[in-house]
Amino acid sequence: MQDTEAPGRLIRLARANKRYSNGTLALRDMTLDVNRGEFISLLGPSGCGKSTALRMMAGLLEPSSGSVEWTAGAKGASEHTRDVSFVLQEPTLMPWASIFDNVYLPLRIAGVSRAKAADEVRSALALVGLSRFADVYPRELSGGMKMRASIARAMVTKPRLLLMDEPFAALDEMTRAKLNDDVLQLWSDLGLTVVFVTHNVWEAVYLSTRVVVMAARPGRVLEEIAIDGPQPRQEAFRASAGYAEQCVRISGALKESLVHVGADH
Ligand SMILES: Nc1ncnc2c1ncn2[C@@H]1O[C@H](COP(=O)(O)OP(=O)(O)OP(=O)(O)O)[C@@H](O)[C@H]1O
Repeated sequence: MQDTEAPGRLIRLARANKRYSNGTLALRDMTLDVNRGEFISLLGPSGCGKSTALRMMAGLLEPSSGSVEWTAGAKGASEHTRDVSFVLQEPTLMPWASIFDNVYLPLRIAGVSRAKAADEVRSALALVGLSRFADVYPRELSGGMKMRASIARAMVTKPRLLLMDEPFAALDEMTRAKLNDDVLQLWSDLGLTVVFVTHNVWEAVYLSTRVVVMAARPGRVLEEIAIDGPQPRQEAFRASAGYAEQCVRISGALKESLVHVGADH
């Protein structure tokens, strides 16, 4: 669909509903514009449709009604799937393959030869600080390093939109804080657009330009909150009064989301 009114917009969910075949209304009337260069977090309790929304943005799931539209450029809508990469909570690396071959996978699937892909794979590994680990196997890496490899695999196709579904939930706090900073660095260096799913208020406020607070049963958007903080983020932001105030405000919105549980799912 051609769209000249909003050149900054990358993707729009317009009154998107998703009812699964078992009758669960996973998402009700979700309207959300994702603009180029934003870092948006979807924050909410279990079952509020965060992953469903992400999968719809990735083109992996069709809405039951409403729409998911890419702002048209030179490409057709179906070609946009190449512009999207997904990072999941589990790094899902192939244990029998080297880190190089794991990161090469999306290019292999796209039909690029190993030799031709080598420079791209090495650049992606360099982006996440894993240049020295190309030849090792996943079992030799820590949890944080496996997640870095997973991010490198997502970045090797040079996506415009990076979708991250609770990527750091299983990591310890120190590793999580470090990876938060590294993702922010990638985001600003590469001019990426990121949609990030988390349960964690502090993580959402630290990372995001905008937080979308969602509620469950049925999954829906309760509130969108723009985050006010320095760019680039610095460790000092985590200790600032402004950060704490925004965390308190969003925690309050999240508590509301637990109160207003609907019955029509
Ligand atoms: N394939 C499916 N078939 C039926 N119901 C599903 C399916 N996938 C998700 N659901 C249900 O839809 C609702 C939303 O699920 P979704 O995974 O999108 O939520 P979420 O916010 O990502 O949850 P979590 O934080 O626990 O991952 C939940 O009630 C879930 O049980």
